[in-house]
Amino acid sequence: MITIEKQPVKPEFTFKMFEILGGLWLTGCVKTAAELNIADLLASGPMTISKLAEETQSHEIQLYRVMRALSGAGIFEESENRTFALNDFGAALQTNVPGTAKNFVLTIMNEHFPGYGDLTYAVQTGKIPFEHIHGKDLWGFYKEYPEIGENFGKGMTGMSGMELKGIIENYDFKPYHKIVDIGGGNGVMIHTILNNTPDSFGIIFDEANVIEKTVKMIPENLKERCSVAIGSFFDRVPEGADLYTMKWIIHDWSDDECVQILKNCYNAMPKGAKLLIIDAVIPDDSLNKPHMAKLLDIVMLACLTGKERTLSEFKMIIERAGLQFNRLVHIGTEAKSIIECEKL
Ligand SMILES: C[S@@+](CC[C@H](N)C(=O)[O-])C[C@H]1O[C@@H](n2cnc3c(N)ncnc32)[C@H](O)[C@@H]1O
Repeated sequence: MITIEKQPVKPEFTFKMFEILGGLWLTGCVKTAAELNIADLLASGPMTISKLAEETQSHEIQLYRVMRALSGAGIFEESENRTFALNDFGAALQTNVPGTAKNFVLTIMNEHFPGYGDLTYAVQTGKIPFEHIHGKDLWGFYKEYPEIGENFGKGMTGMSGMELKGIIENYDFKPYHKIVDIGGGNGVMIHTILNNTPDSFGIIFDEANVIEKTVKMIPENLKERCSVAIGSFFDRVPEGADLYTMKWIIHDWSDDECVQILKNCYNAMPKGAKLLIIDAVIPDDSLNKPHMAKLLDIVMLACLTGKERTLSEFKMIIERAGLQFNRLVHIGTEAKSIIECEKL
């Protein structure tokens, strides 16, 4: 018989566990604020809780409890007479503003959410909780439910707000004439790049269900220099560009799938063309330290075949596809870095 020596539990660590669960409860409140468009309502000025309840057709006392929890965490601000105001943190939940987190919150808290309660399934079977729960893979799910897919696309566009400035400030796109953004979604990154490189042309490449929205979102001033292309990066990608970008693509896929995508890039690239993988990188020296990439990896574990990688893991798939790793460029956020590769 095995005798297990149990360690005493220190109360402060029981409390730390309680605090971690608090993150979940708070996220539930963030979801409600997003669903009820609280940030949009407060954008026109502070509101009493009774007015907010009337506007959202809610139960005043219950809504107050949610708003109190949120303002306690710095999201919105409560003044003495149960009046709430928008602040910078709460403003990140507004609808249809650049950089909004609202749609991504709804993605994580709706279709992704049950997967986070089913991680043991992933761990014990090596399979994907999202598929266990929904009966199909994530991309197939978004094709079957276009409205949910559209919200996911807006979520990606909004979250790009975290890094676009860092990408533009830390990488010189001016030398490139033709730029293809592979899996470019609604195109916000290519729009930003083109607005900073007056002589470049851009192509947003993605699947048909996404591109039908993307094409309508090309800003008037870029219509001459920005176009779209439809296809799967498992078949081919547009040929002949001098720069290819892939933001939040490689982390969605297993090593073998990534090598297939990267080989298709290799085949489309002229000699000397560059490819930028823009993804989170788990630092080698982060043992026992928190890092956003380690948490984002749990999204991959719950929903996709992919994973977050260390730089050596990226180098391995890059080399397997025949490309050369050039350099790692930090852009000022843990959520992303630029890995520059080249076809020699
Ligand atoms: C995580 S999103 C990233 C979108 C965008 N690059 C960004 O950073 O906001 C992944 C993108 O890959 C696209 N995608 C998925 N499978 C694809 C495929 N087989 N071929 C082309 N694009 C694909 C999705 O439609 C989606 O736009």
